[in-house]
Amino acid sequence: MKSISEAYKDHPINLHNIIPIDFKKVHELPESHTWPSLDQDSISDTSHDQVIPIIDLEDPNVMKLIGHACQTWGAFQITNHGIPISFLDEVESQSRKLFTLPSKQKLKALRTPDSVGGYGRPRMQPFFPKFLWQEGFTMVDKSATIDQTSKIWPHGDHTPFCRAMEEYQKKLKDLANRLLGVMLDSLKITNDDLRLTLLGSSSSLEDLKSEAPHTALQLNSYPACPNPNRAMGLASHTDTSLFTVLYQSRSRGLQIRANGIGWVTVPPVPGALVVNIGDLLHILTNGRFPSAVHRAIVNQSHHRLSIGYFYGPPCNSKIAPVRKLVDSNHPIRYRDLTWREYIGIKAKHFDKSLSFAAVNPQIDTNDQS
Ligand SMILES: O=C(O)CCC(=O)C(=O)O
Ligand SMILES: [Fe+2]
Repeated sequence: MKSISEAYKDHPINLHNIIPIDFKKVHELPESHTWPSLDQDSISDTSHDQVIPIIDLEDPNVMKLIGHACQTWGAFQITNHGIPISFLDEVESQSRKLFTLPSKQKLKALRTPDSVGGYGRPRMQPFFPKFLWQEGFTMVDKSATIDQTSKIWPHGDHTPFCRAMEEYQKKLKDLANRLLGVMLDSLKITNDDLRLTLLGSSSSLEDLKSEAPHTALQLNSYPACPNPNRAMGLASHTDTSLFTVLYQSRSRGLQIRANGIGWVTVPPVPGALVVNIGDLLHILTNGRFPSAVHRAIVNQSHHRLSIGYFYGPPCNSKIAPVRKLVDSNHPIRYRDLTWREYIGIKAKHFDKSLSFAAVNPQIDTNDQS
């Protein structure tokens, strides 16, 4: 498989699940977007002292802190990560420029039913009877992004947007490589252990070394909502990545579901980035790092943006628990899969996907309801 986009071609999405409404024209929450009230299951960060860890990447104990956060929460925030807040502001402002355009212009970059890149509703939309209060723009391929954004902004006006996104992805790739190193060190997994696990049957070790990780950049826009308590930005889900690095800027909205506690708001910390463990690292660590169940809620007063960087292994990888983490106390939980296979499972089974990858689905449920 040359690119992960090809895997999505087998799972086309109906157009009505792709085309967002024109949020500027909506002054009351439409019935089609009205969800059950959030009051019952939502807790606020002020009423609870459980806050996901905030970790300084320059802390001498960083490996321990990250390892602990990954095992207990599957999520944490990082500061001192080397990406200046002024640059994060620039990326946010370029993203805002795109979403504040008239709907007609954004639709010029609409995702096609069988692709991942471009403008549209979230890919999880078909799993829900109600529409989400969200519009997104996904970038997986540089030339496709240039193509799409030059339709939105003709005469070269797409350049500042593309330049900022390109630069951001470069910085995030370095940061994500570094984070993966720390996470694996915390479990005493060496690069060789990982290579043996990720190795596709037809690739040589050298092929794998030279292959780039697969990544995607996802801009999420949540316009101010007339009735936020009955709307949903992104419903409960886990990410299909090794892990995701998320910038949620200055407005709250991200919540992580913590076992035995419920939904915990991740408070925005200026300049910090949130790291969420995804399904692939959950499988690779044999469940040692649980993939974080999370969602995004919306608000009445302002237009919230978030920017997710999804970091995955090379496209041809085989996904399997690292054998070093399997012993008589920790029996193997997941079978060997190709990434393409897992994308197929996720496209069909969404929140039940991990149990479809499990050796013993009865025991290994990942029911997020
Ligand atoms: O907007 C957020 O805070 C969450 C975004 C998210 O979960 C995603 O893009 O997968
Ligand atoms: Fe997510």
